[in-house]
Amino acid sequence: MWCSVAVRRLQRLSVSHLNLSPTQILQKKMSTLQRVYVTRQIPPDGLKILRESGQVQFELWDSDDVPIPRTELVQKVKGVDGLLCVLTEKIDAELLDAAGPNLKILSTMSVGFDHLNLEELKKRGIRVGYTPDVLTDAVAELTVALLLATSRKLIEATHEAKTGGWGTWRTLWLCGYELANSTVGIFGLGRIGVAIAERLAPFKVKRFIYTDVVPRPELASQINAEFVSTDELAKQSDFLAVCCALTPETKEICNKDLFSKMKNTSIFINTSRGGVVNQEDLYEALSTGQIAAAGLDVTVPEPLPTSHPLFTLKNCVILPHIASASYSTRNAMSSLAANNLLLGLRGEPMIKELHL
Ligand SMILES: O=C(O)C(=O)CO
Repeated sequence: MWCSVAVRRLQRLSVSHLNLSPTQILQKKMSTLQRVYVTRQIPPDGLKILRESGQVQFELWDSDDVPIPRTELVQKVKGVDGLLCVLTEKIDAELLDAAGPNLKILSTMSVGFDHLNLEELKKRGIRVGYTPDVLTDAVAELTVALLLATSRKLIEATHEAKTGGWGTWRTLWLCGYELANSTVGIFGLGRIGVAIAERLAPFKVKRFIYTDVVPRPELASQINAEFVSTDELAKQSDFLAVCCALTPETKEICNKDLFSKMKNTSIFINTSRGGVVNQEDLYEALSTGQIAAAGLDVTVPEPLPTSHPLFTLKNCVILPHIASASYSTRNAMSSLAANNLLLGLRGEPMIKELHL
């Protein structure tokens, strides 16, 4: 579906003045528009920006339910000037080769960029836009919801209530762990970690601690958090929230070693990327009572097969990667991705650009 707004504008032009037929005007104009492929039916605000820009002609994989098959994507990107993708598309050397030398701008509708081969993009001089900040509130909000659902056993509790497990009021039935007087650890302190801590502070958390490759004093001072080693984070946290990006350095960094240092009353929460966790080690830690519970919004693979052992555990709450899923945030992400793309194609600085 190539964009029709430019066509309508052309039809309004005075053809006699230009001495060209409407078809000729259209052909002339279309040849000056940059070609873009959009790999998903993104939320309406972003599509509107592209349609009304008068700058690009774009084709779209017109579904949100099924991702574009790889073979189709490889065909569709041929010769495009710009590509707007979501996090399910692997942007690697094969795809960039298929796109060819016209491709100058890649805009991903995500804050995460582990689906992009940055080295290959850099080698080809392709600029990259992404969507940080606009999703911080939604992700922090969902992280708090997941933390509470996990620590206070909400999913198990509603299941019990619905299926006849609700007998008399019992003194220790479905007891969990509370935030008041707790130590909350943040693994990877960035905008999202700060936003989570800001939301948790009113629950009377006693102390915030964090670890990262280096101390982040400016961010830490906003939430009065103390920098500690990874070992200390594991040992001291009552709630450990993973907020780091997935990189070669953080791949499966939450593993047996980390879980073995955590308290058996601790709650592990991950809303970053599934790849930072060794899921077999997590299963072991949860099933043996090494840690109390885990709440995951992200897994490997996604979707996690329904037969996965983690689904058998009462003390593991699994969500289908919905941290940024609010209407306003997803629209803001699609607008930012569209604007990044258009600015990049005009040779201007993007609103949010990954500097490679
Ligand atoms: O933007 C991202 O990276 C996501 O994971 C979607 O919220």
